Amino acid sequence: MSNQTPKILYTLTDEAPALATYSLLPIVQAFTKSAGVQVETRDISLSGRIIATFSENLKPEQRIKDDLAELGKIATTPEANIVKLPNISASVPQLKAAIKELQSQGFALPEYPEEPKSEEEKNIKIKYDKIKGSAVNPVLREGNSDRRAPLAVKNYARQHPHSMGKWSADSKTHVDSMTEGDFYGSEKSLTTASATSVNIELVGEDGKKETLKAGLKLMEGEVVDAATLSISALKAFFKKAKADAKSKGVLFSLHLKATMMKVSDPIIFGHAVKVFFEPVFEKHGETFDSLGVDVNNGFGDLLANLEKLPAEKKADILADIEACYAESPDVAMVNSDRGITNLHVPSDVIIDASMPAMIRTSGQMWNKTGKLQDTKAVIPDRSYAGVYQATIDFCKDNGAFNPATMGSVPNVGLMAQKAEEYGSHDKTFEVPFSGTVKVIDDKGTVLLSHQVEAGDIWRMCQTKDAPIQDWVKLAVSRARLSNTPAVFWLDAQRAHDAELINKVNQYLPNHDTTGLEIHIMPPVEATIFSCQRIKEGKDTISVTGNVLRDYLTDLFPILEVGTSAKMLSIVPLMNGGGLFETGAGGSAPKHVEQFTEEGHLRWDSLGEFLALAVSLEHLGQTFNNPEALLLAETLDKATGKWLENDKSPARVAGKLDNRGGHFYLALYWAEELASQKKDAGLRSKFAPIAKALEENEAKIVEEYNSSQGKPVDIGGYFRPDVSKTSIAMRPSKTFNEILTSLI
Ligand SMILES: NC(=O)C1=CN([C@@H]2O[C@H](COP(=O)(O)OP(=O)(O)OC[C@H]3O[C@@H](n4cnc5c(N)ncnc54)[C@H](OP(=O)(O)O)[C@@H]3O)[C@@H](O)[C@H]2O)C=CC1
Ligand SMILES: O=C(O)CCC(=O)C(=O)O
Ligand SMILES: [Mg+2]
Repeated sequence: MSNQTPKILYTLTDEAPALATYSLLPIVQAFTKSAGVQVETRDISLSGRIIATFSENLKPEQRIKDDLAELGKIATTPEANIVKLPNISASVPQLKAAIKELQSQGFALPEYPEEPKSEEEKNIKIKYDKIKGSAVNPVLREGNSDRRAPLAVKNYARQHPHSMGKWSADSKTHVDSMTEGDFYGSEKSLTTASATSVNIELVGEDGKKETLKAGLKLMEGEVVDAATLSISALKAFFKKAKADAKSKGVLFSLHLKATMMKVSDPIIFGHAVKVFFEPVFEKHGETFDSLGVDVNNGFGDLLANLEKLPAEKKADILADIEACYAESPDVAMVNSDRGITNLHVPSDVIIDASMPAMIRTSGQMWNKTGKLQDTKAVIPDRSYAGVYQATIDFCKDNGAFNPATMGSVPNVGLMAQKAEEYGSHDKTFEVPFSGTVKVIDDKGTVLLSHQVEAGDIWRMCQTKDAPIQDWVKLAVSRARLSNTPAVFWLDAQRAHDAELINKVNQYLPNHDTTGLEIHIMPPVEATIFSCQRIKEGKDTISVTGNVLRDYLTDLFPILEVGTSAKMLSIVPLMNGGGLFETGAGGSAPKHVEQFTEEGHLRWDSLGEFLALAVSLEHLGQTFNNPEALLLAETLDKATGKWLENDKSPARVAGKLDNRGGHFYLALYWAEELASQKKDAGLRSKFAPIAKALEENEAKIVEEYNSSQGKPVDIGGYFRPDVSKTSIAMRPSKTFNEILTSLI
């Protein structure tokens, strides 16, 4: 491998991280090139994926290759070294908006056919549905996840504690979940004794049969589980939750993951909207049907469709909506100025980020007057909801956590090869008629079965054995390396978890665990155990499945360091490569809004700095390349200095933003390279750069800051214009010239 050219593949994504890349990448490429390391880009943005998928519809000069497919293949090779920035996992409204923008830019793309009629439309929908939702991460994640706050980040948070809302024992905030009829209550699970192929069949009460999926291959030792959610129980639950929110005087807020759980959660979202606005649907249901309203895309879809009606009819419906609001509990708002509620767009409130943000803000969310208020957090399924209730209870009993003294909860997450619920969407169905869903193996044995009613959601999840073994190994190695207790968050009462506990007990003895503190605890108990320890300033590794990996790597970082953007997020790929994710959060759409309105980008690229350093280190080790190792070491030191000197972007215009922050990283990195003793060539190359940057510091910062305070046109949201964006993101002529002198 060592005779190949060392290469890092840096992903081009969406929204705020994509904007930040316009400023950061030229710096990275200039620095790495001088040390013989190549950093290439791959476009995995939502717009890029749409263009690549529909290339045959487009003019030759508009076509681009399918970079995601290429990266997916590379991720299974030992040479893989990918820096992955957050990308949009598109809900249908986002997908449609992206298509519309691309069409306006001259791309002859087909519309998204929500209700396909012809074969051609069906095929188009299948292609778009592959782009929809979380379609990037599961392809690249050929390894398990290691997410933690590096010591320098933790120390920074201790010295500069972020604001943390107070908690009082009389807060009315709580989590509300179903008590029966949910996935948790219906889950069945088994581990396959040998490789097989299964069919998923629905058999009606009258013997009618429909094959939901045929020929699904299972490997030996796979944990397979199936569960169903009763829609009648769900609707009854929403109705009760709504009435309860009203009587308790708290906000009604719904927390789902409609992007990653792209089949089940939009359906659940749609039912919530229909139950909340029940009188409106009773009266106008037929009109909505004729307009093609689909509230699985949120209440916003209904409002948008009203535009098609004559003014009088529209006013009539709007009046009924107002009347419904008047007699309902207040709904948590996403944007109270614009009247956007928590029920408007399923991708606006995503549980991993939305629940911690609420907990950090005293358990409160915004009401329609823009004031904070206690909340009923509606999380229908019980599988993981208890973690949030336990955290809320802990804050009520103990007051808010103190970022200056609290410990840390790093995570080792089982996610390789589409593990668990997050890989289930191709095996999730809205049941077309009542009957029994059966999973039948190639010998005709019924492995799992559930009674279902029309409209219920049924899903099956897979977890392969090799990823489980790798996960146990990673947990032990993290516990050893950091000398920290590790807790497997598994509930023996839950069918799937019981299978995993067997595996954990089987594979732990393969490793030297002497002297390590390793526990297995159900999630609620593990939450209390970990919260108690972080309060005392102690660290505890959470070793979890895929969903809790996602939830906890926002929850604890947001409480500990203010945002999950500051996480080190490594995916040691199972075939030896490395996937380095930047931060543990998303693509921050609010930041783009601020940038285009005020010319200030508050995106914090710390996650990118951390990911790049470990990527360079991995490359240095894999290719035995001392220059890359030196780049990694000096970048790490520069990042430490960047934190110490507090060069994170400010939240308001006129002060240092993302771009100015990148200048400081370049300055400190150049200084480290100019003063190191290991490589004289690099020392002499970077000495004049460091000097020029030092001498021009005031001028450069002034050039950056004075570019702010006015609207910026970047020629597109999902596919901004490259040259306009590059000019907007690189406004310091002095800095650009110094950088050019390096190349
Ligand atoms: N790995 C991935 O690719 C992921 C992608 N996503 C996608 O991202 C989009 C938005 O998701 P959402 O749930 O709103 O979550 P985000 O993490 O994007 O945003 C939540 C908030 O976190 C803060 N934040 C996040 N990252 C940074 C950063 N680097 N610097 C400063 N602040 C930051 C911002 O808060 P503020 O500035 O107000 O303090 C932001 O508004 C969706 O399309 C979703 O599918 C979501 C999670 C992971
Ligand atoms: O892929 C996605 O949609 C979100 C991923 C995510 O939230 C995470 O990994 O933390
Ligand atoms: Mg997440």
